Amino acid sequence: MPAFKTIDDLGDASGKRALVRVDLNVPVSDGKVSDATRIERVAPTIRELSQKGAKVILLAHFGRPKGEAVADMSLKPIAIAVEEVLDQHVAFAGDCIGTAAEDAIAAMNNGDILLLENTRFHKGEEKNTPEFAAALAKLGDIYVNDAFSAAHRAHASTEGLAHYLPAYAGRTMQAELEALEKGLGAPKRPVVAIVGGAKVSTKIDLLSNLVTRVDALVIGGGMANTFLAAQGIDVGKSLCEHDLADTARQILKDAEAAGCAIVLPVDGVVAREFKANADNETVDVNAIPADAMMLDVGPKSVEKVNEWISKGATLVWNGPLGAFEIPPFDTATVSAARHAAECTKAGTLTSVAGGGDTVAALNHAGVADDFTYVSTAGGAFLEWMEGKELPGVAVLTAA
Ligand SMILES: Nc1ncnc2c1ncn2[C@@H]1O[C@H](COP(=O)(O)OP(=O)(O)O)[C@@H](O)[C@H]1O
Ligand SMILES: O=C(OP(=O)(O)O)[C@H](O)COP(=O)(O)O
Repeated sequence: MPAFKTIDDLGDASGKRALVRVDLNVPVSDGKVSDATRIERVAPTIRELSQKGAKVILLAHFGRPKGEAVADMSLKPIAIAVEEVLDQHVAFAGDCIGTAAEDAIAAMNNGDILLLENTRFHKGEEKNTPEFAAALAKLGDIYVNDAFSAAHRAHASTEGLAHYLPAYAGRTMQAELEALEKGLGAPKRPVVAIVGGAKVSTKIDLLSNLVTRVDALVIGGGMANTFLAAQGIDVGKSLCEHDLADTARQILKDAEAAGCAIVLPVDGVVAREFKANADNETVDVNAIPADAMMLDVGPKSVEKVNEWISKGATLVWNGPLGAFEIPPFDTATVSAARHAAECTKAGTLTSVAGGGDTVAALNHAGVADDFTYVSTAGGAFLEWMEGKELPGVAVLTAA
């Protein structure tokens, strides 16, 4: 476990302005939060600081607005969901720096909670510029990082701030690291990893290291389409990052060299529209129609995935196998999740899964409580698994 200061080291927090980095990058459907797990996980830190009389100022990102204020990536609707989870009023400020933030903070009483607008609306956040970090730091007396799931990003609010203010780990940051160490510190082999989802470009690079640490890598979701395309398969209009073909081919070579089995889909469920109950058909991956998208892996592929889950002693999973939010494209993810839950309950598998959407998928399958551990983190958890230093954790350790 890294040695860092925690809320226990805060001393008297009464009246202190606490800048608390949380991960509110939660799944949203029709403008409403569809899975509040990430909010529930940071609630203890927020409550504890509020009860200690701190002015709790929440910093968070939502989506990838690339340094511009984008209306549908505002955190304003999320403030309502945070309020519901906490059962306590949460004020909102329309900017995370400058007058809007300063005025809202000036109006706070001890114990109040305020959420500031999306930090990624400013270019300085992802670039981690000293100017932006200083503009944030000006708003607080102390910095608490409870966003383990964003700790793989060296951004101003996840890393830079710790250079300006006394820095502490929040309760979830502590708990995640403890739980991952306990579940995966010395994983029992064979270790099977499942990586799916949509964030192909930000996750593909870590696969080359992951294949040296696991015995089998099951690839699903948009990630699988990218690997299939790299092998010359026509994936039609599927979510696919064609420019990553060379990277994908290199990972396949790295896996072979490391003796890691790669499990790619052999069939898929395709549709022409990305919507619930869209007309769909199951096809071999070599027969994906040019005008269709593969939105889920097919039944033969799920059978293979479940065989690997049965063979595994440890399972690490980030990223759903398909577009699980829209039935029937949730079928493979639900089947694999339920099978992993059964193996865990039978005592043959240690199962650790993480990621904003992966947690939502496990909840959708009704099995989140049956996994050994469910992390709020996806990319951060995989990087931790690789043995990489997470900038958001390292800076707390240094502090
Ligand atoms: N074949 C697919 N086509 C399009 N989207 C997909 C596909 N498979 C998975 N997805 C999408 O991937 C998203 C989750 O990916 P990601 O953000 O990487 O996972 P996590 O949040 O768990 O880390 C979901 O919204 C899901 O709909
Ligand atoms: O949702 C997140 O990560 P995840 O999809 O890996 O679980 C985090 O909020 C990080 O978001 P980012 O991948 O846009 O930096």
